[in-house]
Amino acid sequence: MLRVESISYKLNNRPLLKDISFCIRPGEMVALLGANGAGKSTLMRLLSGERKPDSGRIMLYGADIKGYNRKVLATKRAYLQQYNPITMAFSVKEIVMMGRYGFKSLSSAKNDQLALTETMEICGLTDLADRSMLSLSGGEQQRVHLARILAQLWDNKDSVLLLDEPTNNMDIQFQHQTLAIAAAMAKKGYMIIVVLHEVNLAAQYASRIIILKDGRKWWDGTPVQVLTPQHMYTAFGIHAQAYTDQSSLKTIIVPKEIKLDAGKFNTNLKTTQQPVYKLKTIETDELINLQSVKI
Ligand SMILES: Nc1ncnc2c1ncn2[C@@H]1O[C@H](COP(=O)(O)OP(=O)(O)OP(=O)(O)O)[C@@H](O)[C@H]1O
Repeated sequence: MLRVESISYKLNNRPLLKDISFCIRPGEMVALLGANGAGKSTLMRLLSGERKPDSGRIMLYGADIKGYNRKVLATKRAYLQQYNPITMAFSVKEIVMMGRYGFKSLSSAKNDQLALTETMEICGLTDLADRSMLSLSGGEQQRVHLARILAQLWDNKDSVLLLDEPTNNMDIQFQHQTLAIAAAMAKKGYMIIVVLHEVNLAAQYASRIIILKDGRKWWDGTPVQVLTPQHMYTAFGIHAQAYTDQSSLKTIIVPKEIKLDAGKFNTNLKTTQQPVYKLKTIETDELINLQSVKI
């Protein structure tokens, strides 16, 4: 279990995270949502150990992560950062194998090879194994980094995967595949925390959603509890409708209208009021059957 106990964090005297507490059990996939600058990546950096909280504790399986041996911690926690620039011509399989380097002495060569082969296969990279990372597209590179952190924890389901915007640069097929992989890992017993911007992907795959606003945790619950029009307005400033897809019983958020600042776009818009871009309202029976998505 991962338990976050009242953590706060300041940078240059500016509070970025304030008194955040929550707990994740094995098998849960929690999506972290919030507007730009809400503090999602900062929270992930604290959970990953990249930064230390000013107050509060992060407990993993009953022990403060501060007290863990680094190699042991590498077998229990993996972190996919939002940006993973690669400037040297490593091959795809070399990058994925880097997921195993942190605890090399704790793992056999056979296990390392198995983790490499299986994670590359699940991320659709087998055919790209010998390609240079520098020759890959942004979405392909992101899949390699996903495989790298899956490889890190591949043989230890008592662990936590921290995924900060893992679907960056991915096309729709790989966005769904990535989150389906994360959900499948959760089903095996892993704890998953994933930062997402696309609320409907969060609704579809996460078992729980936490919304941050201005560095605080505002809501924490099931997608149905958290993704309401009122919360969408408070967290993101958008007017939206919430539907329940009748076949999957998943929530779907559809923006209704987007406010634009007229003056900054077109002086021909002669109005003293903010214009509103009306979006077509989608009827429930037009919605995609979300259950048909498989790994
Ligand atoms: N190194 C830094 N120096 C100054 N301010 C920072 C730094 N890192 C983060 N911040 C500020 O902290 C706040 C939270 O940033 P964070 O990256 O956690 O937000 P986020 O919710 O992940 O946003 P996004 O959705 O845009 O990725 C922002 O206002 C950001 O400008």
